[in-house]
Amino acid sequence: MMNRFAPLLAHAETVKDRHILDLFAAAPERARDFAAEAGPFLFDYSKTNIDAAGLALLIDLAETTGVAERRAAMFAGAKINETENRAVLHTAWRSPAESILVDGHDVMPPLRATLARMGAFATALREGRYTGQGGAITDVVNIGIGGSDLGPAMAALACTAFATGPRLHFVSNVDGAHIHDTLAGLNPETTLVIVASKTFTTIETMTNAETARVWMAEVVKTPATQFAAISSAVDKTAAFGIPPERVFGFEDWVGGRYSVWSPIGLSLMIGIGPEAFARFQAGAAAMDAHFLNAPFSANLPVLLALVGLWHNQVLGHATRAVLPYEQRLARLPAYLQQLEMESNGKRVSMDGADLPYHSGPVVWGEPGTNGQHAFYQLIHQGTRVVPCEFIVTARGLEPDLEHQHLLLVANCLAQSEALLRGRSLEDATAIMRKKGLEGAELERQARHRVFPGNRPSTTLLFDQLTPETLGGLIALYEHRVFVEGVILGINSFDQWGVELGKELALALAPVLEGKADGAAKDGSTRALAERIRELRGL
Ligand SMILES: O=P(O)(O)OC[C@H]1O[C@H](O)[C@H](O)[C@@H](O)[C@@H]1O
Repeated sequence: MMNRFAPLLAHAETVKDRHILDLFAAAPERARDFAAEAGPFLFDYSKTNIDAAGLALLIDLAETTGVAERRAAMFAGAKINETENRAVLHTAWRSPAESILVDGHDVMPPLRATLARMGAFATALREGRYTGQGGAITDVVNIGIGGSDLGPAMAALACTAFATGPRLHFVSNVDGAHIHDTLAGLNPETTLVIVASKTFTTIETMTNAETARVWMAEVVKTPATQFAAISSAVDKTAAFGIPPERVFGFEDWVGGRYSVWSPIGLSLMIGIGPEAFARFQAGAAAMDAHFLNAPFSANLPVLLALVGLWHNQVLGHATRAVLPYEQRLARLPAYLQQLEMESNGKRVSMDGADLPYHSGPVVWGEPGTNGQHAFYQLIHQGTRVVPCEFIVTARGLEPDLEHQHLLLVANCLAQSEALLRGRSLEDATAIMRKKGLEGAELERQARHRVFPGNRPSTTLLFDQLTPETLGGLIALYEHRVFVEGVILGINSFDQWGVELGKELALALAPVLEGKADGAAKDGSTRALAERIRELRGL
């Protein structure tokens, strides 16, 4: 397979040592030219080493690798998830389209019916008409993992200021501590449990659901009435004992990590209400329209993808820090870890050939300003370059605390400025000289205070974090991952890499119980299993 990044790699060789600040000096309009807008979002990528020639090569890459064709195919319901022979239509769940055909069938009427049923259920529950044994539902526990947890959990936290319904809780880990600690504070008589699993076979979720059922059954006479299920395997939900009127189904053409728009978002809908949920979907639909219609040079998902590829595949920076200056986006990095790393963490191209370049980067991050007091040291002065994606809102949602939000925003801008500008040895020396140092000690101390600068970052700015802007933000990242995947030539919509560990875990449980022989295991696994058996008194 040809390395499609070859022209960019050659270009990068000629520019990689220059200072980004020089690009600003040479082109006073750079901040305007290397930025783009979509609805409420402004994406500034001027603090990168991309110049006009580099951008042209990047856009050329998007054009020659078939991004536009693949995009049209995705939205039209073609089976672009080729290793699972599935369409990729999470966009249908937020689409204003009258009809979308998959295998000749219009998927929109049943989808609209399910959304209406979700809305009716959420409203009845919020208004206290759908009750538990002890009266109105006060708490909703969503049991799910991966895409059946991260989306609604991240979005529920992000929409805290819009929460008008029962309290939401999320249990994901098979570690009994998670469900124990969550249920400990709840009254089973006024709790609704949502079992969220696309496949309804995921061991963590089924185990936690069973634990919740036992907990509920101790007090509630008909526990099934306080359970709802979300799945694309509705036959399995019936076997679990959840009646069809509280089962919300979706088709397998919605990937788990893309499913927050589908019934997997039910907990969020209960928390913020169907109208706010519709605004969340509308924000995403607006981003879909932008992604479909804007030219590549002004297309936010395309530009985010191109900047990502520039940093990872072209310049060789292996990680990407996502740094939201917005405390309620605290779970966004975790959400994006699944979205980006499960989608684009692949090693072969669509046709099965080894990739001649790296696939997706390691994505990580924490909200600012917290991260500043933890890991930014490495970002500023470490030996590796970490491209940073700052996400920041101009205004908070607490009118009395706007002075704090202003400080937050100032910190965000200060960080990207510091990364860009750095501090020279001369400046550091002058500072230390003022403190009275001289000679060899002056130089030694000054060197510790040098910031190399010339470190790339992007800033995504919008006004406020609302259900609409959250929807747009998530859709932006979904499409960015899609574009990166198309350019890399991989399938972003399967996740075979999670299977092996699941199989081995199932085989190891009986070994740990002493019911099966672990002789065939490697020495380390066998020794650890033996020690665990000892510690557990088995
Ligand atoms: O929704 P479920 O079928 O329970 O799947 C939950 C999660 O588990 C899997 O292992 C996948 O890696 C994820 O993509 C998925 O979101």
